[in-house]
Amino acid sequence: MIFEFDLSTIFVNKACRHFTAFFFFNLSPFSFNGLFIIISLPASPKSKPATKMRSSVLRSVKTLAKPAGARGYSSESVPDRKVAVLGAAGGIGQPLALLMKLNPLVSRLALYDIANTPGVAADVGHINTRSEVAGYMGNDQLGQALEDSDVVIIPAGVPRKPGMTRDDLFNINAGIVKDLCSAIAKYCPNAIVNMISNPVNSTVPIAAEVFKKAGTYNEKKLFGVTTLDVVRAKTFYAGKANVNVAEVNVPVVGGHAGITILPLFSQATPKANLADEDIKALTKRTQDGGTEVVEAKAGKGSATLSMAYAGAIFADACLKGLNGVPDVVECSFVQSTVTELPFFASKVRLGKNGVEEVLGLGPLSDFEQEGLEKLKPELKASIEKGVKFANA
Ligand SMILES: NC(=O)C1=CN([C@@H]2O[C@H](COP(=O)(O)OP(=O)(O)OC[C@H]3O[C@@H](n4cnc5c(N)ncnc54)[C@H](O)[C@@H]3O)[C@@H](O)[C@H]2O)C=CC1
Ligand SMILES: O=C([O-])CC(=O)C(=O)O
Repeated sequence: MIFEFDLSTIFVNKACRHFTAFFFFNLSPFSFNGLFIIISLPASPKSKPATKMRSSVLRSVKTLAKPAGARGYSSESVPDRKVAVLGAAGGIGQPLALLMKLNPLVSRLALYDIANTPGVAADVGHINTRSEVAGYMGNDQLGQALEDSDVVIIPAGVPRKPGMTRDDLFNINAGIVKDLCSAIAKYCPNAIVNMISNPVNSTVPIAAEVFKKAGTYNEKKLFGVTTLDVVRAKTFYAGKANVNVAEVNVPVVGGHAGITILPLFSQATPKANLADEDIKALTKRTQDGGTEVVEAKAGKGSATLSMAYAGAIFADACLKGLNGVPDVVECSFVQSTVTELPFFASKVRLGKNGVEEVLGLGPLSDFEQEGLEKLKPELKASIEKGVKFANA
């Protein structure tokens, strides 16, 4: 459970006449994951100082057991950060709003949509966590929603139905993204933008062109959210390799549609000697993960809950980077020189300015090298389609 404190064990170690406390924090997905502290102190029942120390430790345990916000120091020690969600009343937007409300790094949460945001904002706003929540509805309120934002997350637009490709969403979503990005350029030109709306392979280049035209483009602050591909690759790999999913890491590179999604299982950790056939099947399942959900939902949309989770993980990484947390690395579709394509998803180090470093691909297997060459023409065409649309 998010932000839940699990006090694993407190016991008196009689043999050593020491009072020992073990703490295990599991604050994932936003905070510590697996911090283990051991405190050991004299436990003689007759010693007054020891009794005092014991009650003081227990007091600290009780305090630490509360979420950061309730401990009262989060707003002083964590910088104020405003996050805006555009498309906040949608299938992704609502659970994403919930998860961002639970994130102690957020101090203001702006929920924007063309409809239904007052209800979502009232609902989420009752949750007793740090951020203030405000709902904004309709174009007239878009500027207010965006003003002062540090991070803008965009899950606005139509989702797929069975039989459609992500590119089939282009005609509707390209225009939505273009308009929203024009407003971002006007009202919060320095914000980090997390683009979720599909087709990501085209909507990110559209956003870049809109920002270039407005004179606000900062390639370090524009991200296509591909975290769901990583989330899926981790889940599927853990299942096949029979390893603890919480320990799994798998980079996913390329883009975010079909064969442009290239999981690098040769770099997956913990290592497992999977057969080539298994790697091929895992690759295909990761590439078709979105379609698997679209078909299972049978006309009622695409991935929303897993996407909200993935979007929250990525936004949290951006906020941590902004706040100066070191070594924050996530895969994302960004402006890139990793290949000859102008945009490409790979591991990215996040920092105070957004992208600190776009990391290379690392060693690829023959199968992955082949996949990389195969995806380039499709990804190139999707990027060019976005650029052309934005400049038409
Ligand atoms: N990057 C990724 O990994 C993923 C991307 N997606 C994409 O995310 C998008 C949203 O998906 P869902 O939330 O399921 O769709 P949805 O239809 O449930 O929600 C979309 C929301 O966008 C709003 N909207 C439409 N035009 C708008 C505008 N001009 N300004 C603000 N809001 C606007 C709608 O009112 C609606 O509330 C789709 O394009 C989908 O393909 C979905 C899953 C994964
Ligand atoms: O498949 C879709 O249309 C939505 C999406 O991008 C995903 O689930 O990866």
